Amino acid sequence: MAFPLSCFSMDLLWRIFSRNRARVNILQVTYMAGRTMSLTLSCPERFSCRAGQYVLLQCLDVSLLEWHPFTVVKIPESSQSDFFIWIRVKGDWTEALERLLLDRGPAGLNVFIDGPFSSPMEGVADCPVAMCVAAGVGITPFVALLRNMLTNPKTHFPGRIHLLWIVRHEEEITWLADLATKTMLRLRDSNRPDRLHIELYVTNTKDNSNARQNEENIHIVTFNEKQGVTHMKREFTEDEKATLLTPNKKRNGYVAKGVNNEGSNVGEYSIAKEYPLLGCRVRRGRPHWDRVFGYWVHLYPQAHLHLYCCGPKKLVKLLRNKCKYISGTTKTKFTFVHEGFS
Ligand SMILES: NC(=O)C1=CN([C@@H]2O[C@H](COP(=O)(O)OP(=O)(O)OC[C@H]3O[C@@H](n4cnc5c(N)ncnc54)[C@H](OP(=O)(O)O)[C@@H]3O)[C@@H](O)[C@H]2O)C=CC1
Repeated sequence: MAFPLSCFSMDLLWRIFSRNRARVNILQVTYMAGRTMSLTLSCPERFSCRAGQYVLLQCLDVSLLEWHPFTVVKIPESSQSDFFIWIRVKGDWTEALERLLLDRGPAGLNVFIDGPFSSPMEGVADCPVAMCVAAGVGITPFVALLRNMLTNPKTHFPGRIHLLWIVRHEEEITWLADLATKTMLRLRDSNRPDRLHIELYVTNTKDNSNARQNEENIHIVTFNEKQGVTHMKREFTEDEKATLLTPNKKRNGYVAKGVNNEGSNVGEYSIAKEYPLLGCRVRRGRPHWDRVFGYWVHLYPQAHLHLYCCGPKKLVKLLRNKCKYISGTTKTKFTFVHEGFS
């Protein structure tokens, strides 16, 4: 007991004294779709950061002890003195921060940052080919990479990025729509359109997926005086079976009318109207992973690929297992890399 406790205390002391803690100002707050905020923060002195790195953020007005990690989505260039982080409002700390920002305004808060810190996601920048899978706000480590591609369309590394992004609501794609469209056009104008492959998946609301799950497992319990309680499983009609087996087509028909957390009707917004270049890359439902991996194996039959993943734990576990399985059964080898802040 004494040994682990002293290790913990030494680690804590080391962290306190080696910290690069600095006070920063919140220069701007932008509210994005899906209850997510983009904070523009002033850079502390000698702050330099690479794509994929993250900082720890403390707001003394919310908590004196808590530090939370956020990936730097826009890294400061030599002439700039600010950087961006994106915060999805989910949980006590982020909700309290959102409330204080609305009540007091950004200037009224005492904010500190520590870092930047290295992250396994930095490896994407050195890959000849990188598979990047992001879910929701897990897109953050890849945003700075896109910016790098936009400013340096002809660099050799990263050579090519396959970016697959899963969001619940189509509006969330707007976080990245401008940047992604500009990057694709810039790469095209530089004769390197092959460097960026984007696939977008919109899964719609939880309410609907629950409803869908319930419909997939209908159990009927009846009470009969002679036999007591009987339990029956309802059989699907042929039409229902077809619907469940074609997730990207017919299922859409009955997932369209949910309500998102901002109260607007899901399915009304269409990214294709504003950003046609992205609109044609949108699919409905969760990715069909066998198809996705099958395509990658087909493209790179004997390669050693890196799959970078940022998203919920269940997705991370699923993809780690898929990488192991595919590496064991085909000539394409996958190394799985992930980063998760919970
Ligand atoms: N730098 C980093 O590494 C960062 C990582 N994160 C991590 O990213 C995660 C994302 O959070 P948040 O934005 O709230 O995500 P959401 O809960 O909004 O989920 C995003 C999307 O992922 C889909 N999804 C979830 N599980 C699976 C699965 N097993 N297979 C396929 N799709 C799946 C969801 O689909 P459905 O609607 O069907 O559930 C949804 O469309 C957090 O867990 C956080 O830890 C966040 C920020 C930065």
